[in-house]
Amino acid sequence: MSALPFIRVSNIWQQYGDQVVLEGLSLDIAEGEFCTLVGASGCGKSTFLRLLLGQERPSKGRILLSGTPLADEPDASRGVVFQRYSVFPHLSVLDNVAIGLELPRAPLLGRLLGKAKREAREQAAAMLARVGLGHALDKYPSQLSGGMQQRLAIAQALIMKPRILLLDEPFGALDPGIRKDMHGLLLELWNETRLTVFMVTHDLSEGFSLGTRLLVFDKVRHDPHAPNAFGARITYDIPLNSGRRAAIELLPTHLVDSLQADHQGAQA
Ligand SMILES: Nc1ncnc2c1ncn2[C@@H]1O[C@H](COP(=O)(O)OP(=O)(O)OP(=O)(O)O)[C@@H](O)[C@H]1O
Repeated sequence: MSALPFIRVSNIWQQYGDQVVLEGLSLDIAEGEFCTLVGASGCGKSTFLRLLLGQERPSKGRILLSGTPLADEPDASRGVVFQRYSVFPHLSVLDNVAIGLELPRAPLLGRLLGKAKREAREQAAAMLARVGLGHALDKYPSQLSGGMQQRLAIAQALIMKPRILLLDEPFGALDPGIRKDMHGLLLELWNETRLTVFMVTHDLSEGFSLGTRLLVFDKVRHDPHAPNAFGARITYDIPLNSGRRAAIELLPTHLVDSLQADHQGAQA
């Protein structure tokens, strides 16, 4: 019998009331893959991330992590970064990262004391230096640029040493130059940690250039009399080795055009 994959998504359906959002998603993901997720706005990409995070349970089907059903609640094996509002505004940069180490170890007091506290803060400071925020430990998120806030959010997720990193349009609100810097940082961190990454993006070229695998979400069945009756499926699952990255021409023109129009709409 062959070994189970790191993640197995097995015939997932997700429905809210009478609205089917995802239908019949099945895929196997090896540890260390970097999956980029693209698709029209509202087709269920963030929903899929929430299912992987364990924030929601699918209406049907199941997700196995190393052969075991996903825990009902998010846990430290999965880190998450959103487009905005991932960090705590009332905590300093250092505390934003240190708190992840402190809370689980001191659930009653909420804070560690003495040596344990010093060690947690040293680890947090080292992680912040790694993402380029070593000079900003005492600042508050409102004093940081958008790019710096996303560096902080990434540090906050990585300090917990997750095996899976979920990124929901993490660079969607950033200027192109800053996005490029963030791409470089993310690829460096991924190379160092060999995390399994799932990243939603509206930017098709970002999806092609960062990922090792591009997943396209699309609704293939439509009923004009019942617009909610059908959900999205994964219609393309394209492996992107280094030679095939940026190979947008593999996709049909109408799909590229509609995704790019969506991306431009989102940026306007
Ligand atoms: N908790 C919920 N209850 C009801 N409907 C929901 C819920 N979560 C998502 N939806 C609906 O599911 C659909 C898919 O939403 P989702 O945010 O996953 O799409 P998306 O592809 O990530 O969109 P975008 O690219 O615009 O971020 C939307 O119609 C949304 O309104």
